[in-house]
Amino acid sequence: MGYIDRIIDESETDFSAVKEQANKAGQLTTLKLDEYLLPGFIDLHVHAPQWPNAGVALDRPLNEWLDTYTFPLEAKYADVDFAKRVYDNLVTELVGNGTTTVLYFGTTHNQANLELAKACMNHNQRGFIGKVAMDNPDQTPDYYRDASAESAVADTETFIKQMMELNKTADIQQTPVITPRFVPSCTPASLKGLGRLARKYDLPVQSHCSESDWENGFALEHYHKRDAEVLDEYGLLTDKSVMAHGTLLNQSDLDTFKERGVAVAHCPISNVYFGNAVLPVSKLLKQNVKVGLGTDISGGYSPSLYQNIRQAVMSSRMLHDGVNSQLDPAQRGTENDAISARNGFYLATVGGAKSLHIKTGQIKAGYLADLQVVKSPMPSFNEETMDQIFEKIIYNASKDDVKQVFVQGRLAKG
Ligand SMILES: O=c1[nH]c(=O)c2nc[nH]c2[nH]1
Repeated sequence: MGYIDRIIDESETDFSAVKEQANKAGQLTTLKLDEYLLPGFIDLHVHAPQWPNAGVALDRPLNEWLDTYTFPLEAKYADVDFAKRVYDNLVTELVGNGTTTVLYFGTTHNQANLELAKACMNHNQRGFIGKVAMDNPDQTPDYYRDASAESAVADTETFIKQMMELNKTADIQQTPVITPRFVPSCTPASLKGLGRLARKYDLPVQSHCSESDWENGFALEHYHKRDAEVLDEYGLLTDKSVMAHGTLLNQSDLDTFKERGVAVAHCPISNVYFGNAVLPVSKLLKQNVKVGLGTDISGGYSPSLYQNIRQAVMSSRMLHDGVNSQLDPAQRGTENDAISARNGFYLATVGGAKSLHIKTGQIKAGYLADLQVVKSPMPSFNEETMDQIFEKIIYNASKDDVKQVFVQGRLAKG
Protein backbone atom coordinates (compact mmCIF):
# COMPACT_ATOMS: atom_id res chain seq x y z
CA MET A 1 0.00 0.00 0.00
CA GLY A 2 1.15 3.51 -0.76
CA TYR A 3 3.49 2.68 -3.66
CA ILE A 4 3.09 3.81 -7.26
CA ASP A 5 1.71 0.81 -9.08
CA ARG A 6 2.05 1.90 -12.65
CA ILE A 7 2.53 4.95 -14.87
CA ILE A 8 -0.02 4.64 -17.64
CA ASP A 9 -0.02 6.62 -20.87
CA GLU A 10 -3.12 7.69 -22.77
CA SER A 11 -1.94 5.65 -25.75
CA GLU A 12 -2.07 2.39 -23.81
CA THR A 13 -5.02 0.12 -24.61
CA ASP A 14 -6.41 -0.17 -21.09
CA PHE A 15 -5.99 3.56 -20.25
CA SER A 16 -9.73 4.32 -20.40
CA ALA A 17 -10.69 1.21 -18.46
CA VAL A 18 -8.17 1.95 -15.67
CA LYS A 19 -9.35 5.56 -15.50
CA GLU A 20 -12.99 4.54 -15.35
CA GLN A 21 -12.28 1.99 -12.63
CA ALA A 22 -10.47 4.62 -10.53
CA ASN A 23 -13.34 7.04 -11.06
CA LYS A 24 -15.93 4.51 -9.94
CA ALA A 25 -13.88 3.75 -6.84
CA GLY A 26 -13.75 7.49 -6.03
CA GLN A 27 -9.97 7.42 -6.46
CA LEU A 28 -9.53 9.58 -9.53
CA THR A 29 -7.73 12.91 -9.07
CA THR A 30 -7.76 15.03 -12.20
CA LEU A 31 -5.33 17.91 -12.47
CA LYS A 32 -6.38 21.26 -13.93
CA LEU A 33 -4.66 22.47 -17.10
CA ASP A 34 -2.15 24.60 -15.20
CA GLU A 35 -1.40 21.99 -12.51
CA TYR A 36 1.57 19.60 -12.47
CA LEU A 37 2.47 16.52 -10.48
CA LEU A 38 5.89 16.55 -8.80
CA PRO A 39 7.53 14.25 -6.27
CA GLY A 40 7.14 15.39 -2.67
CA PHE A 41 10.21 17.08 -1.19
CA ILE A 42 12.55 15.62 1.42
CA ASP A 43 13.88 18.12 3.95
CA LEU A 44 17.12 16.71 5.35
CA HIS A 45 17.62 19.18 8.19
CA VAL A 46 15.01 20.82 10.42
CA HIS A 47 15.32 21.85 14.07
CA ALA A 48 11.64 21.46 14.95
CA PRO A 49 11.79 23.34 18.28
CA GLN A 50 13.29 26.39 16.58
CA TRP A 51 10.15 27.03 14.49
CA PRO A 52 9.03 29.98 16.71
CA ASN A 53 12.32 31.72 15.83
CA ALA A 54 12.15 31.22 12.06
CA GLY A 55 12.74 34.61 10.50
CA VAL A 56 14.25 36.32 13.54
CA ALA A 57 17.55 36.46 15.41
CA LEU A 58 20.01 35.94 12.57
CA ASP A 59 22.40 38.61 13.71
CA ARG A 60 25.07 36.62 15.58
CA PRO A 61 27.65 33.96 14.74
CA LEU A 62 26.78 30.33 15.49
CA ASN A 63 28.12 29.96 19.05
CA GLU A 64 26.55 33.23 20.21
CA TRP A 65 23.32 32.47 18.36
CA LEU A 66 23.04 29.13 20.16
CA ASP A 67 23.65 30.64 23.59
CA THR A 68 21.56 33.77 23.12
CA TYR A 69 18.51 32.64 21.18
CA THR A 70 18.43 28.94 20.52
CA PHE A 71 19.16 27.12 23.77
CA PRO A 72 16.68 29.29 25.75
CA LEU A 73 13.97 28.49 23.19
CA GLU A 74 14.72 24.76 23.06
CA ALA A 75 14.63 24.57 26.87
CA LYS A 76 10.93 25.54 26.74
CA TYR A 77 10.04 22.11 25.34
CA ALA A 78 10.04 20.71 28.86
CA ASP A 79 6.47 22.02 28.55
CA VAL A 80 4.64 19.36 26.53
CA ASP A 81 1.66 21.61 25.76
CA PHE A 82 3.99 24.17 24.19
CA ALA A 83 5.57 21.37 22.14
CA LYS A 84 2.17 20.18 20.93
CA ARG A 85 1.17 23.64 19.78
CA VAL A 86 4.41 24.38 17.95
CA TYR A 87 4.85 20.96 16.36
CA ASP A 88 1.31 20.77 15.03
CA ASN A 89 1.81 24.14 13.37
CA LEU A 90 5.27 23.30 12.01
CA VAL A 91 4.28 19.98 10.44
CA THR A 92 1.23 21.61 8.83
CA GLU A 93 3.47 24.32 7.38
CA LEU A 94 6.08 21.92 6.00
CA VAL A 95 3.46 19.67 4.41
CA GLY A 96 1.83 22.82 3.03
CA ASN A 97 5.08 23.60 1.22
CA GLY A 98 5.16 20.20 -0.46
CA THR A 99 7.51 18.46 1.97
CA THR A 100 6.55 14.84 2.51
CA THR A 101 9.58 13.54 4.47
CA VAL A 102 11.60 15.40 7.10
CA LEU A 103 14.74 14.60 9.08
CA TYR A 104 14.11 16.41 12.37
CA PHE A 105 16.23 17.39 15.35
CA GLY A 106 13.96 17.49 18.42
CA THR A 107 15.18 18.59 21.85
CA THR A 108 16.58 16.72 24.83
CA HIS A 109 12.99 16.11 26.06
CA ASN A 110 11.50 12.78 25.06
CA GLN A 111 7.87 13.68 25.78
CA ALA A 112 8.14 16.66 23.45
CA ASN A 113 9.90 14.55 20.81
CA LEU A 114 7.04 12.05 20.94
CA GLU A 115 4.62 14.93 20.33
CA LEU A 116 6.57 15.72 17.18
CA ALA A 117 6.17 12.11 16.03
CA LYS A 118 2.44 12.30 16.77
CA ALA A 119 2.12 15.55 14.80
CA CYS A 120 3.77 13.79 11.83
CA MET A 121 1.35 10.89 12.19
CA ASN A 122 -1.65 13.23 12.44
CA HIS A 123 -0.65 15.13 9.31
CA ASN A 124 0.52 12.12 7.28
CA GLN A 125 4.15 13.19 7.10
CA ARG A 126 7.10 10.79 7.23
CA GLY A 127 9.33 11.90 10.08
CA PHE A 128 12.84 10.87 11.01
CA ILE A 129 13.16 12.24 14.53
CA GLY A 130 16.11 12.57 16.90
CA LYS A 131 16.27 13.12 20.62
CA VAL A 132 19.09 15.65 20.81
CA ALA A 133 22.04 14.54 22.93
CA MET A 134 24.11 17.36 24.45
CA ASP A 135 25.89 16.65 27.71
CA ASN A 136 29.08 18.73 27.60
CA PRO A 137 28.86 21.17 30.55
CA ASP A 138 31.51 23.44 29.00
CA GLN A 139 29.41 24.11 25.89
CA THR A 140 25.81 23.86 27.05
CA PRO A 141 23.90 25.86 29.69
CA ASP A 142 22.85 24.47 33.09
CA TYR A 143 19.19 24.86 32.20
CA TYR A 144 19.41 22.87 28.96
CA ARG A 145 21.68 19.87 28.95
CA ASP A 146 21.58 16.09 29.47
CA ALA A 147 22.49 15.42 33.09
CA SER A 148 25.34 13.07 32.10
CA ALA A 149 26.69 11.04 29.20
CA GLU A 150 24.93 7.96 30.63
CA SER A 151 21.56 9.70 30.74
CA ALA A 152 22.01 11.17 27.24
CA VAL A 153 22.53 7.64 25.91
CA ALA A 154 19.90 5.99 28.10
CA ASP A 155 17.27 8.60 27.15
CA THR A 156 18.12 8.10 23.48
CA GLU A 157 17.55 4.36 23.89
CA THR A 158 14.27 5.00 25.71
CA PHE A 159 13.16 7.24 22.85
CA ILE A 160 13.98 4.52 20.31
CA LYS A 161 11.77 2.09 22.21
CA GLN A 162 8.97 4.64 22.60
CA MET A 163 9.03 5.27 18.87
CA MET A 164 8.87 1.55 18.13
CA GLU A 165 5.76 1.37 20.32
CA LEU A 166 4.18 4.39 18.65
CA ASN A 167 4.81 2.91 15.22
CA LYS A 168 2.51 0.00 16.04
CA THR A 169 -0.41 2.39 15.46
CA ALA A 170 1.16 4.49 12.67
CA ASP A 171 0.06 4.32 9.02
CA ILE A 172 3.26 6.11 8.05
CA GLN A 173 6.29 4.87 9.98
CA GLN A 174 8.26 7.39 12.04
CA THR A 175 11.96 6.60 12.44
CA PRO A 176 14.08 7.38 15.52
CA VAL A 177 17.47 8.90 14.71
CA ILE A 178 20.68 8.95 16.79
CA THR A 179 21.36 12.67 17.27
CA PRO A 180 24.55 13.96 18.88
CA ARG A 181 23.97 17.72 18.47
CA PHE A 182 27.55 18.28 17.29
CA VAL A 183 31.07 17.65 18.57
CA PRO A 184 31.23 20.75 20.84
CA SER A 185 27.97 19.87 22.68
CA CYS A 186 28.91 16.28 23.45
CA THR A 187 31.49 14.54 25.63
CA PRO A 188 33.59 11.66 24.28
CA ALA A 189 31.55 9.32 26.53
CA SER A 190 28.20 10.31 25.00
CA LEU A 191 29.60 10.16 21.46
CA LYS A 192 30.88 6.67 22.18
CA GLY A 193 27.57 5.51 23.67
CA LEU A 194 25.58 6.95 20.77
CA GLY A 195 27.85 5.21 18.26
CA ARG A 196 27.14 1.96 20.10
CA LEU A 197 23.37 2.58 19.86
CA ALA A 198 23.61 3.36 16.14
CA ARG A 199 25.22 -0.06 15.63
CA LYS A 200 22.91 -1.92 18.00
CA TYR A 201 19.70 -0.67 16.37
CA ASP A 202 21.09 -0.04 12.86
CA LEU A 203 19.54 3.43 12.88
CA PRO A 204 20.21 6.66 11.00
CA VAL A 205 22.55 9.19 12.61
CA GLN A 206 22.39 12.98 12.23
CA SER A 207 24.67 15.74 13.41
CA HIS A 208 26.42 18.88 12.20
CA CYS A 209 29.88 18.69 10.67
CA SER A 210 32.41 21.31 9.48
CA GLU A 211 29.69 23.90 9.67
CA SER A 212 31.51 27.11 10.64
CA ASP A 213 34.98 28.38 11.45
CA TRP A 214 34.22 28.29 15.17
CA GLU A 215 32.85 24.72 15.14
CA ASN A 216 35.64 23.48 12.87
CA GLY A 217 38.19 25.08 15.17
CA PHE A 218 36.63 23.55 18.29
CA ALA A 219 37.46 19.96 17.29
CA LEU A 220 40.96 20.95 16.19
CA GLU A 221 41.60 22.66 19.51
CA HIS A 222 40.05 20.06 21.82
CA TYR A 223 40.67 16.79 19.98
CA HIS A 224 43.56 17.83 17.70
CA LYS A 225 41.48 16.30 14.94
CA ARG A 226 38.90 17.37 12.43
CA ASP A 227 35.32 16.92 13.65
CA ALA A 228 34.63 14.37 10.89
CA GLU A 229 37.50 12.30 12.34
CA VAL A 230 36.05 12.59 15.84
CA LEU A 231 32.61 11.44 14.70
CA ASP A 232 34.17 8.63 12.67
CA GLU A 233 36.24 7.44 15.60
CA TYR A 234 33.03 6.95 17.61
CA GLY A 235 31.22 5.03 14.86
CA LEU A 236 28.92 7.93 13.96
CA LEU A 237 29.78 8.11 10.27
CA THR A 238 27.90 5.31 8.52
CA ASP A 239 25.96 4.98 5.28
CA LYS A 240 22.90 6.03 7.32
CA SER A 241 24.52 9.25 8.58
CA VAL A 242 23.41 12.70 7.46
CA MET A 243 25.73 15.56 8.37
CA ALA A 244 24.40 19.10 8.12
CA HIS A 245 26.21 21.97 6.40
CA GLY A 246 29.76 20.71 5.68
CA THR A 247 30.79 24.08 4.28
CA LEU A 248 34.36 23.55 5.56
CA LEU A 249 34.82 19.86 4.74
CA ASN A 250 38.26 19.25 3.24
CA GLN A 251 39.23 16.61 0.68
CA SER A 252 40.18 14.06 3.31
CA ASP A 253 36.75 14.51 5.00
CA LEU A 254 35.07 14.07 1.62
CA ASP A 255 37.05 10.88 1.03
CA THR A 256 35.83 9.57 4.40
CA PHE A 257 32.24 10.55 3.57
CA LYS A 258 32.49 8.77 0.23
CA GLU A 259 34.04 5.67 1.79
CA ARG A 260 31.47 5.44 4.59
CA GLY A 261 28.47 6.50 2.46
CA VAL A 262 27.75 9.57 4.61
CA ALA A 263 25.34 12.17 3.18
CA VAL A 264 25.54 15.96 3.47
CA ALA A 265 22.42 18.02 4.22
CA HIS A 266 23.05 21.18 2.23
CA CYS A 267 21.35 24.14 3.93
CA PRO A 268 22.03 27.04 1.58
CA ILE A 269 19.99 29.74 3.32
CA SER A 270 21.39 28.95 6.76
CA ASN A 271 24.92 28.77 5.39
CA VAL A 272 24.70 32.41 4.32
CA TYR A 273 24.35 33.32 7.99
CA PHE A 274 26.45 30.70 9.79
CA GLY A 275 28.49 28.70 7.28
CA ASN A 276 31.46 31.07 6.77
CA ALA A 277 31.74 29.53 3.27
CA VAL A 278 29.68 28.05 0.44
CA LEU A 279 29.31 24.27 0.09
CA PRO A 280 30.76 23.30 -3.32
CA VAL A 281 27.76 21.13 -4.27
CA SER A 282 28.92 20.32 -7.81
CA LYS A 283 32.27 19.09 -6.47
CA LEU A 284 30.56 16.76 -3.98
CA LEU A 285 28.19 15.40 -6.62
CA LYS A 286 31.09 14.80 -9.04
CA GLN A 287 32.81 12.81 -6.30
CA ASN A 288 29.64 10.79 -5.69
CA VAL A 289 29.13 12.09 -2.17
CA LYS A 290 25.41 11.95 -1.34
CA VAL A 291 23.85 15.41 -0.98
CA GLY A 292 20.28 16.42 -0.09
CA LEU A 293 18.68 19.73 0.84
CA GLY A 294 17.66 21.13 4.22
CA THR A 295 15.81 24.24 5.34
CA ASP A 296 17.65 24.18 8.70
CA ILE A 297 14.87 26.00 10.50
CA SER A 298 15.67 28.35 12.22
CA GLY A 299 19.29 28.89 11.11
CA GLY A 300 17.42 29.09 7.80
CA TYR A 301 14.44 31.43 7.93
CA SER A 302 12.21 29.66 5.40
CA PRO A 303 10.21 26.40 5.67
CA SER A 304 10.15 26.13 1.86
CA LEU A 305 12.51 23.86 -0.05
CA TYR A 306 11.60 25.84 -3.17
CA GLN A 307 13.29 28.84 -1.55
CA ASN A 308 16.26 26.70 -0.60
CA ILE A 309 16.66 25.37 -4.15
CA ARG A 310 16.81 28.99 -5.34
CA GLN A 311 19.40 29.91 -2.74
CA ALA A 312 21.44 26.79 -3.59
CA VAL A 313 21.55 27.90 -7.22
CA MET A 314 22.41 31.51 -6.35
CA SER A 315 25.10 30.61 -3.80
CA SER A 316 26.71 28.22 -6.28
CA ARG A 317 26.85 30.96 -8.90
CA MET A 318 28.57 33.32 -6.48
CA LEU A 319 31.01 30.57 -5.51
CA HIS A 320 31.82 30.00 -9.17
CA ASP A 321 32.21 33.66 -10.13
CA GLY A 322 33.67 34.89 -6.82
CA VAL A 323 32.57 37.98 -4.94
CA ASN A 324 35.56 40.28 -4.50
CA SER A 325 35.25 42.97 -7.15
CA GLN A 326 38.82 44.13 -6.44
CA LEU A 327 40.24 40.93 -7.96
CA ASP A 328 40.72 40.17 -11.64
CA PRO A 329 38.02 37.85 -13.01
CA ALA A 330 40.65 35.11 -13.41
CA GLN A 331 41.48 35.23 -9.71
CA ARG A 332 38.01 36.01 -8.42
CA GLY A 333 36.12 32.75 -8.83
CA THR A 334 36.58 29.05 -8.09
CA GLU A 335 36.57 25.97 -10.27
CA ASN A 336 33.30 24.73 -8.79
CA ASP A 337 30.58 24.71 -11.44
CA ALA A 338 27.36 26.54 -10.67
CA ILE A 339 24.35 24.27 -10.21
CA SER A 340 21.04 24.58 -12.07
CA ALA A 341 17.42 24.60 -10.89
CA ARG A 342 17.26 20.97 -12.00
CA ASN A 343 20.27 20.11 -9.83
CA GLY A 344 18.58 21.85 -6.89
CA PHE A 345 15.39 19.88 -7.53
CA TYR A 346 17.47 16.69 -7.59
CA LEU A 347 18.85 17.55 -4.13
CA ALA A 348 15.35 18.14 -2.73
CA THR A 349 14.04 14.83 -4.11
CA VAL A 350 16.42 12.06 -5.22
CA GLY A 351 19.35 13.34 -3.14
CA GLY A 352 17.29 13.32 0.05
CA ALA A 353 15.76 9.92 -0.73
CA LYS A 354 19.18 8.34 -1.29
CA SER A 355 20.49 9.88 1.91
CA LEU A 356 17.67 8.32 3.94
CA HIS A 357 17.49 5.06 1.95
CA ILE A 358 13.84 5.45 1.07
CA LYS A 359 12.19 4.68 -2.25
CA THR A 360 10.76 8.07 -2.92
CA GLY A 361 11.61 11.32 -4.70
CA GLN A 362 10.74 9.98 -8.16
CA ILE A 363 7.44 9.35 -9.91
CA LYS A 364 8.10 5.77 -10.94
CA ALA A 365 6.42 2.41 -10.51
CA GLY A 366 7.60 0.80 -7.28
CA TYR A 367 8.32 4.13 -5.59
CA LEU A 368 6.34 5.56 -2.67
CA ALA A 369 3.41 7.72 -3.77
CA ASP A 370 4.81 10.88 -2.12
CA LEU A 371 3.53 13.60 -4.42
CA GLN A 372 2.67 17.28 -4.70
CA VAL A 373 0.25 18.91 -7.11
CA VAL A 374 1.59 22.35 -8.01
CA LYS A 375 -0.19 25.09 -9.90
CA SER A 376 2.05 26.96 -12.29
CA PRO A 377 2.69 30.26 -10.49
CA MET A 378 3.48 32.32 -13.59
CA PRO A 379 1.45 33.40 -16.61
CA SER A 380 2.48 32.08 -19.97
CA PHE A 381 2.21 34.25 -23.05
CA ASN A 382 3.67 31.83 -25.56
CA GLU A 383 3.66 28.11 -25.89
CA GLU A 384 6.22 26.83 -23.39
CA THR A 385 8.25 23.66 -23.17
CA MET A 386 7.94 21.42 -20.13
CA ASP A 387 11.45 22.53 -19.14
CA GLN A 388 10.38 26.18 -19.13
CA ILE A 389 7.23 25.42 -17.13
CA PHE A 390 9.35 23.41 -14.68
CA GLU A 391 11.84 26.27 -14.25
CA LYS A 392 9.06 28.78 -13.67
CA ILE A 393 7.64 26.54 -10.96
CA ILE A 394 10.99 26.04 -9.24
CA TYR A 395 11.85 29.75 -9.30
CA ASN A 396 8.44 31.10 -8.32
CA ALA A 397 6.22 28.57 -6.53
CA SER A 398 5.08 29.39 -3.01
CA LYS A 399 2.98 27.49 -0.49
CA ASP A 400 -0.29 28.69 -2.04
CA ASP A 401 0.67 27.10 -5.34
CA VAL A 402 1.04 23.67 -3.70
CA LYS A 403 -2.56 22.55 -4.05
CA GLN A 404 -2.40 18.97 -2.86
CA VAL A 405 0.13 16.76 -1.12
CA PHE A 406 0.07 12.97 -0.82
CA VAL A 407 2.29 10.82 1.38
CA GLN A 408 2.21 7.09 0.66
CA GLY A 409 -0.94 7.82 -1.33
CA ARG A 410 -2.63 9.42 1.68
CA LEU A 411 -3.89 12.97 1.34
CA ALA A 412 -1.83 15.29 3.54
CA LYS A 413 -2.95 18.64 2.09
CA GLY A 414 -5.84 19.79 -0.06
O1 LIG B 1 22.46 25.65 12.21
C1 LIG B 1 22.61 25.11 13.31
N1 LIG B 1 21.56 25.04 14.18
C2 LIG B 1 21.67 24.46 15.40
O2 LIG B 1 20.71 24.40 16.15
C3 LIG B 1 22.94 23.92 15.73
N2 LIG B 1 23.39 23.29 16.81
C4 LIG B 1 24.66 23.00 16.57
N3 LIG B 1 25.04 23.45 15.37
C5 LIG B 1 23.98 24.03 14.82
N4 LIG B 1 23.81 24.62 13.63
